[in-house]
Order: sequence, then C-alpha cells, then structure tokens
Amino acid sequence: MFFRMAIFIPEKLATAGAKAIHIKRALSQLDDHFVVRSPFQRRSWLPDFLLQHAQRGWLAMAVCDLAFAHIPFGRRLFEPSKPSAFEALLQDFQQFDQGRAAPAAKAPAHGATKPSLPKVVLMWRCNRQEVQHLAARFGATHGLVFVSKEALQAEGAALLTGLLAPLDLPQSQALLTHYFPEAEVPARATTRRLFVRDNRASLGKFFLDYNQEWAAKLDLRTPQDSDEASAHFSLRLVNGVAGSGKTLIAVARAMLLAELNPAQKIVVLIHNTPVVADLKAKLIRTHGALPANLRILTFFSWATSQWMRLYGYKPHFATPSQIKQVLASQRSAWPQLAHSDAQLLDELDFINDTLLENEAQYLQANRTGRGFALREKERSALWGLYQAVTQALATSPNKSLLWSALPRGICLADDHRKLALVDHVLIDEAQFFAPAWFQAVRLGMQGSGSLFLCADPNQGFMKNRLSWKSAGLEVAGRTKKLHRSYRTTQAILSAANSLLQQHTKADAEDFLQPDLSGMEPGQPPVLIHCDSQQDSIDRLLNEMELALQTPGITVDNILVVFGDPRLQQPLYERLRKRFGEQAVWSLNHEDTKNEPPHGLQRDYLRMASVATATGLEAGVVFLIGMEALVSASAHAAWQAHREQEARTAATEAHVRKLYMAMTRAGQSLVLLASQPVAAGIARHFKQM
Ligand SMILES: Nc1ncnc2c1ncn2[C@@H]1O[C@H](COP(=O)(O)OP(=O)(O)OP(=O)(O)O)[C@@H](O)[C@H]1O
Repeated sequence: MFFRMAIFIPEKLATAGAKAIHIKRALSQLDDHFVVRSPFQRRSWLPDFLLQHAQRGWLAMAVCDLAFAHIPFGRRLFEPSKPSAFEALLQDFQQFDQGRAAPAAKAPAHGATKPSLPKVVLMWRCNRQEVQHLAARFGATHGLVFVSKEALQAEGAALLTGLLAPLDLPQSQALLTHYFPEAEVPARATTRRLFVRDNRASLGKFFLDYNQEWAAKLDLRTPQDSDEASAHFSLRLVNGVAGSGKTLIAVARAMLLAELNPAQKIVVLIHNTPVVADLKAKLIRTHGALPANLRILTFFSWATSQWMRLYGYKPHFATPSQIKQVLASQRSAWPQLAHSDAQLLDELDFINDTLLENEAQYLQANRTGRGFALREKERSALWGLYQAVTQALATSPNKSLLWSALPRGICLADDHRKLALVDHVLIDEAQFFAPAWFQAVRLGMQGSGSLFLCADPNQGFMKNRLSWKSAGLEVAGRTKKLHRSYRTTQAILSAANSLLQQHTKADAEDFLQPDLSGMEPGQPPVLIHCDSQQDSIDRLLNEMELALQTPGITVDNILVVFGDPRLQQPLYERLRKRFGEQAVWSLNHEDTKNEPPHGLQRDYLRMASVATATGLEAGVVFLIGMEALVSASAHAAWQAHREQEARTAATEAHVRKLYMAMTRAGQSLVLLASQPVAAGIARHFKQM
C-alpha cells in the first residue's frame, strides 16, 4: 500500500546536519494524518516540534543533545543559582504553555480538569537504559516523558501516537494562535465567515489548512539558519484554483519574511491596482500598519520607480488616443498588414513582453496561441511597424512609451547597477505577468533572495499561452497545486468551472480541476434578463436591497463588477444615491483607486470594472453590463473569425474573464443582462 507521510511545516528542519536528517527520518514514519510543525523561535524558549494528529491530538517535543554523563543527577553543590543546560531545558519545557493553559485548566466544564499538552524530551545521545534513569528521576517532577533515539527509531510512529493527547477545539486553536500566529486567518479577511454556522462561528477562528501553511512556509529561513542554505536563490510557484487562498498565503508569507528578517526588504507585487488597494485596506484594518520592511504595490508602480533610477526621469505613458493616432499614421506604410488595430497593438505588446530585440528574433519567435497567424513577410512588416510606433512615441513632445515598453526598458538597459535591490519578491496573480516583467523583477533582486509566485492558470495565462519556462522560470518540481476553494460555494464554482471546461481546450498541464468535496452546496448563480441597461441598474438596486436583508450581509460584503466602462459613472451615482454619499468605493476612479474615499475605518460597498476585478472578492457579487462577455451576439462575433485559432483564442480569453468574474463571489452571484445571453453561458445559471 502507498504510504503517505506526515506533513512537515516548514518542510526543511531549521537545524542542519546528520541529526536533523535522522530526526526527520524517524518522524517521517508518522502517516499523513500528522502535521509536524517547528515553531519559529520568536520567544525565549520553544520546543523543537509540535505534533498534531487529525483525531488523536497533540504532542510537544524537545530534542536534547546532551550525553548521559553530562546530566547532573544529584543536588548540585556549586552554582545553585545557575542551572545546568539540562535543568534549564527541563524548566523551560515544564513551564512551556503553562501560563497560557492555566486559565482554561482552572475552568473545567463539569468539574473535570481539561487535558494538558503532553511533552516529550527526545534524548538524542542516551540509550534506553539511561533514558529509564532520567524518566525515573525527572519524569514525574517535571511532567515530561523521555524517549531515546533508539526507541524513536524502532517504534517511532506507535510510540509517539501513544503519547498524543486530544485537546478540545478552543485549546487546540489557542495553541495555533499562540505559537503559529502566522497561520491564523483573520475572520474579517475571509468570506468563509459567512458560511460557518457551527460552533466555530462563535469562536471566530480560522487557520490556513495544512497545504496552505506548508506552501506559505516553504524555504523560509531565519537569519540564524545556516549560511550555506541562504546563499541560494529560491523559486516557488503556488498554482491554485480561484479562492484557494493564494493571496492569503502570499500575504502570510510576506509578513513572516518581514518579521523573521527585519534587515531584509520584502515586496509583494500584484498586477491589479484595485486589489492592491483592497488588500492593503484589509491588512491595515486587521494588523494595523504594515511592517516597515514590507511593501505591497502594483508591478507597474514598482517598475516605474526602477525605471526612474535607471533613466533619471519619470516615464510618460502614451494615452489610448495618442496610440490610436500614432498607429493610424504609421500603419499606412505597411499596407500588407490587414489586421485590426487591436491585433496590431497586441502584437507590439507581445514584442515588448517577450523581449524580442531584433527582426531576426521576431521572425523566429514562437507565436503559438496568439490568435492570428502572420506570414513571414507580415512579420517583417510588423517589426517595421513596431520600430516606427516606438520611435514616433519616443520623439513625441511628451516622450511617451507603451506600457509594455516599461519592463522591456528596464531589462534592456545597458547598466543595471542603479536598480534598487530587494531580498524577497512575492507575486500574486502571476498568470498575468509577462516574461519581461519577471525578468525586470529578477534584475531587482539580491542573488540570495526568493521569488514566490501565486497563479491560477484557469483565469488566464501570461496573455499568450506562454509557459513559465519561456519566461525563464524553472518551476518543475517547485510547484504546489491547491484544488480547494474557500471563497465560494459548490454551486458557484461548479457552474464557473463547467463553463470554462465547455469553452476551453482542456490542457492537462495548465488546467486546475477544483476539488468540490466538502464545500458548502449553496445556490446556483442567477441570471436576470433585463430590458435595457437602465432597467438592469434598477434591478441591481432592488436585488442589493434584498441581499442586505440576509442576516450577516452588510454593504462591505457586496461587490459590483461592471463590464461596460460607460456604466461606471451612472452606477456610481445611483449607488451613492441609494446607499449613501460616503458608502461607495469605486475602485477605478482616479482619486480612489489607491485608497477608499473616506478612510480605512469604515465599510464600503465596492464597485470595480471587470478588467480590474481579478483578486477581488465579496460574499455577494453582481455582474452587470457584461454583454461583451456573455451576449449571444458577442459569441457569434468570436465564432465569425475566419481562422480556427482566432476563434479559439477569442472564446477562451472572454470565457476566462467571465470565469474570473464569477469566482469573485462567496455566497451569491447574480448576473444582470440587458441583451440575450448565449445559450452556452445561460445554461450555467438559474434564469429569472
Ligand atoms: N484556510 C482558510 N480558512 C478560512 N478562509 C480561507 C482559508 N483559505 C482561504 N480563505 C478565504 O478564502 C477567500 C479566498 O482566498 P484568496 O483571495 O487568498 O484566494 P485566491 O486563491 O487568491 O483567489 P483568486 O485567485 O480567485 O483571487 C478569502 O476570503 C480567504 O480569506
């Protein structure tokens, strides 16, 4: 039978050397119902391990390296004020967790005492007989069990299992909160709190699950850990379905890194401005200020500051109308390019994103998945157009550039010495990053740092189906997949998932199948047909009123995602009129895109465009003005592309976006449509 072993968190033991290998091997005999945690040594003294078994309970373990001959047995005549190393260990271990456990122990439910945490000392250099002596002398007086290395190696799993003691839920949660605070999920920060109806609701405690905690602590090192290990650059990828806790993991890890390495710089980069604003607002409300050595910002604001260091001036990005004008004036020189403006611009971005430096490289470039073919002559023409547009923008009065040229400019600069370097970078929503972005990030890192990526390939993949490898990232064997969603219900996730599967080519390597088992069943997503856009806004307001009558739902549990940008202003006005001037946070308004309009300490009803909704979430989500993604006419237009590749690319891009928008919802999802919805989409909703 296949044996799965205990989960070690962190995976690597902090201590190096043969002893660590032996201990790990012995503890590895435990099966996968066990979690073996090593606490970060934040306090004066902590045991080496806390073992937790799903049903059988807990055990604290300290490892003692002293030989029997060095253990003082009798009363010591000299230096009584200075306990020996062994005595100090016994005292520390005896006292460990006592202060914290005492109040609970004093207040037993029915007169019985609460169970206490069992403690075992692993005497690494004593044999069984010597350990018997120690147990007889110190066991009862200090409330400790002694075990020899030999016994552990021979009877490991059975021995330790026999020592475990079950603790009740509050005790167990208190242990985690106290010694592994990084694993706690603040109740305010989880849509899950809306689901919980059992006792846990009253306790209000949530924790990362084992897989999440394991991923969050991979390769974490304290400065005290071995220098040899910390000399290496580490790369990790967490691939997870929507709502599987990727952002949560990235933030928990970033906070830990900041705490454990106060002298190092940590940066969390996210593509999307509203997510950064939303995340920071939540973090500041739950944790207070962020650690001084941790920054959370958009990739482009980070890249802009790096650009300024390299080139000495602030880059000026061409506006959409300027780009349109320049393209219109330049493209006439290449009449063989019959493609749409959007396709040409997309191709210019592709050249920038993939760091193609000259025509020869571009002619050789792999364009698989780009959605439209280019013959060799057309590629040559496109390269000419690329140069002409870049040049025309650069020589315009405001010396502007395409957004995609910013990371390229960083990567291709002659001298990178002026770049600011950080130690650890965590990238959330890495599926939206392009190869040039990753390279720019890497150039801004210390050689011994770590790069931690979180991505959901189902929500889109590096724009043009590029692989991690093509972006210079060797993630094979360094990837953790998360299949469980905590955000949403079975009904919503399975609807979104089957919609995605129906419309995309199943690519086994990239597609993440969610694990729906054990999820809250929930209600299916609802589709409301409206007569016009005006009508859809009226219906939206009514549906929101209804939602707010649900116990536990307040305005901050609601997110409105709009597709048509023209809806932004009328929606904003109507929502403010109905719910209060100060109640709405429009995440796309220029002056409130970085922080909420009236301070962090109040709740807001949030609204965001679908283009910027990635990473956001709410218990109740309304999708409105999404005709470009869902209407029958939009579908017909994608299907009208002459080339099969273009049809597939257009369909996939739109459906992935819709999948992303649908999976923003926790408990309830409502789509309001003012045009007939394509049958292939409507069938995944309950229609009203
Ligand atoms: N172990 C957990 N216990 C309680 N809540 C959790 C847990 N893991 C995740 N959550 C909650 O589930 C929701 C989704 O988490 P998060 O936003 O980190 O997921 P994600 O993988 O980044 O999603 P997406 O890629 O769709 O944006 C959040 O409200 C988060 O707090």
